[in-house]
Amino acid sequence: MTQHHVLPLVDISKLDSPRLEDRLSVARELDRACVEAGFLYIAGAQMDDALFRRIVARAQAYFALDVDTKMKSYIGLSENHSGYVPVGEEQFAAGQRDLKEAFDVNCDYVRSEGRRPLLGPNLWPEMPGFREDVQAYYRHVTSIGGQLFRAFALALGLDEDHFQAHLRNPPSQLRLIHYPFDATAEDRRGIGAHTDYECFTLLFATAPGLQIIDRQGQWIDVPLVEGTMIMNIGDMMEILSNGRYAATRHRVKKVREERYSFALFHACDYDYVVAPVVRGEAPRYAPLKGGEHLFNQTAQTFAYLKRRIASGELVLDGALPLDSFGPASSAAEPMQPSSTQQALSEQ
Ligand SMILES: O=C(O)CCC(=O)C(=O)O
Ligand SMILES: [Fe+2]
Repeated sequence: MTQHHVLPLVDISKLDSPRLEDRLSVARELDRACVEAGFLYIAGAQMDDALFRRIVARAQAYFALDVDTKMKSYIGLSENHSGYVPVGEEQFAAGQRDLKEAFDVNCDYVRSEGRRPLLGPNLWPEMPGFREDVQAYYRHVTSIGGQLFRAFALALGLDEDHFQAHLRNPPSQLRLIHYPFDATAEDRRGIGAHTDYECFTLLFATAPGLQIIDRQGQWIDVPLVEGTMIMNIGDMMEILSNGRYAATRHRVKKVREERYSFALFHACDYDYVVAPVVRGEAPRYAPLKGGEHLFNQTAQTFAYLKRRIASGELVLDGALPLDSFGPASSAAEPMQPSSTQQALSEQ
């Protein structure tokens, strides 16, 4: 049964069931929640609480290092867009500085053939145990994501394993995010409004702060619900579903408590052409190569990539504006910064 909090809650335990009827029942609930909100809570026996606790401890220890040490694994030094993201590196709107630092982990692709901008070896800090635990979390949440891809295939009327052939080395990224404590920062932004670029995101957070724009164009708080992850639709699933599911805009409001969050963005393989897969409907979206979309959007928000574009070292092909996806009501996000945001960006 779908339970209703601020968002629908779907229990995905039965995606593990050998009975197709059980898996279909979850797929139907997932479909309803994604049509209704594009954001939902998921609960399930699959989730390994011990791993969740370990990743929090690892993130706390990592972000407590001094900036010079963290900058040794600066994301701009990596081959695959992985590593440390200092405060201010990522900007969703000109002049607006997010109050967060992150550690990004990408698909650890060590082979040399078939390299793409986001596929290469990960950059890791020298911290015993960090890499092992972060990789364990990555594998764990990726396996839950694999079950969800199957559920989406069922929900969209496709063969259950429709996406599996396109999930070999996807540039799915895990972000460990730290929103530092600042007692005076109640109304400051933690992260600017955006949609996620991939198919869907699975997020685990240690404190509230996430806000989403609802279908009426209002920003609403998403409280934490014990034992759940938050899931949201990204740009690529909006395309795949031909707009049935919309990529919902969200942002993080700075709360007084220190906050850690762990977002795993589930993509298909870099070269997979993302196009509407729903049968019997005229396509409402132009196809795009998933990895290119991801890289193009990333390059528009990361300072080190913007510098390469400015110097002519990097040339983007077919990049869409950052606000290309989401329901029409997301236009309610002010294009001009609100007075609070203006004040923040001037600080
Ligand atoms: O920290 C959060 O709750 C959300 C982070 C997020 O939206 C993102 O990194 O795309
Ligand atoms: Fe996001």
